[in-house]
Amino acid sequence: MEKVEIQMLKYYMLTIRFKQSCYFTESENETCLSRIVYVQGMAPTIVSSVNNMLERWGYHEKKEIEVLEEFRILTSDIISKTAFGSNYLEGQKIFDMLTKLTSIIAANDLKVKLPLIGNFMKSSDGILAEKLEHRIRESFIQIIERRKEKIQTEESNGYGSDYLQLLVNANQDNDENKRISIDDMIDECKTFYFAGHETTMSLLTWTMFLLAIHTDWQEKARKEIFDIYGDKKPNTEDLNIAKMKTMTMIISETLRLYPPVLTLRRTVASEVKLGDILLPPGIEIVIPPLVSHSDPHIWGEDVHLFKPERFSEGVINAAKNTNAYLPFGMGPRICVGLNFATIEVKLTLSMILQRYAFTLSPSYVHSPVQHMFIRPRHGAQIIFHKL
Ligand code: HEM
Repeated sequence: MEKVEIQMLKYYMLTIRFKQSCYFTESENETCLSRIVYVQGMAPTIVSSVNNMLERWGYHEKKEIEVLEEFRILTSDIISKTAFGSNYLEGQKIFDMLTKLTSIIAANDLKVKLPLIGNFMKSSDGILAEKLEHRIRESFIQIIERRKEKIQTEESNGYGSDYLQLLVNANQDNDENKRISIDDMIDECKTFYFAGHETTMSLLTWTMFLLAIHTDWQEKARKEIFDIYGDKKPNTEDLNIAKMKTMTMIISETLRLYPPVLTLRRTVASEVKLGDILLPPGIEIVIPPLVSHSDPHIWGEDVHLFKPERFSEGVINAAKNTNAYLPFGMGPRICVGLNFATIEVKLTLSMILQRYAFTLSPSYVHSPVQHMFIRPRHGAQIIFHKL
């Protein structure tokens, strides 16, 4: 098991040693497939999926759209296509099952299981979760087997570097030490889906919500996008992401106010003193990013306001303590999809801004809720005005 030194945020700025509840060692991290998040090759998929969404929206003069649901479809489409390439329709079925499983896990996250009795008496949710797990596993095995058969019967595999292909290659690696098992493959697929879909959907939704209210920032972002792409689709060969300074500030501020992941978890590896508290090895620590993201001692008295300009000199200069900003976690287990997610969000917003101005609908009710990830309970109703 790896031991990771991370700095604890908040008041006790101690360095403590955490053991991660993950089965990869430090060296395995480099080969862990979840770490291979190929962005450049995925850009055309992202642009084409966003384009499909916008085609669906049409070019109406004034139209109200509930964007949470739209972004749910979009992000699942993108993850399914990038993960399963030509098999994405099958990926989509698995995806629906994983979404149901996520809802069950979210609803039961804090429920206490009775010792002993809990092992014998399963709740209806528990039984459904087990069935879903089983069906997900079976479906993954079918997809993997079919892909393997195709590779054997066709001269060239033609699947490029979709995620499934990377997994199949690793499963068939000649080097036994690098080879991964079918169970590892299934876990990898689940993590990729689970970690990569609702988080991005949440970020997209909250950014749209904030830009719909702060139309001055919406204008600034639109100007930047027209300066970069004109009215053309983003050039997938050269995304020019580095030029999106305003967009980066807006996304950073959205992630500060509405971090999709509300808790980071670490297991204490060896006894450590944290302020006045002595932590024994083995216990789990929950770190809530929202607490440090909304601390006026760290961000100033305007901490609750949407002020993207606080990130104008980068994350390092935005807060009194950089470790207080944790939307993607920190340390060696920091989110591996960070680049993928931010590029996906930037491309999606760019293409929306090129076509529409938007404002918040009067039907919107503000009620952020934690459903695994933070999202608006009643969706986000936005009114779009064709440019
Ligand atoms: C806005 C979007 C996203 C946010 C806010 C986010 C946030 C996070 C956070 C907070 C963690 C935990 C890090 C820690 O414990 O220190 C994490 C882990 C992870 N994320 Fe993301 N994530 C996002 C998108 C994605 C995407 C698109 C993917 C994949 C395509 C992805 C894949 C992963 C994986 C595989 C892990 C586990 C890493 C490990 O345990 O080593 N994430 N993410």
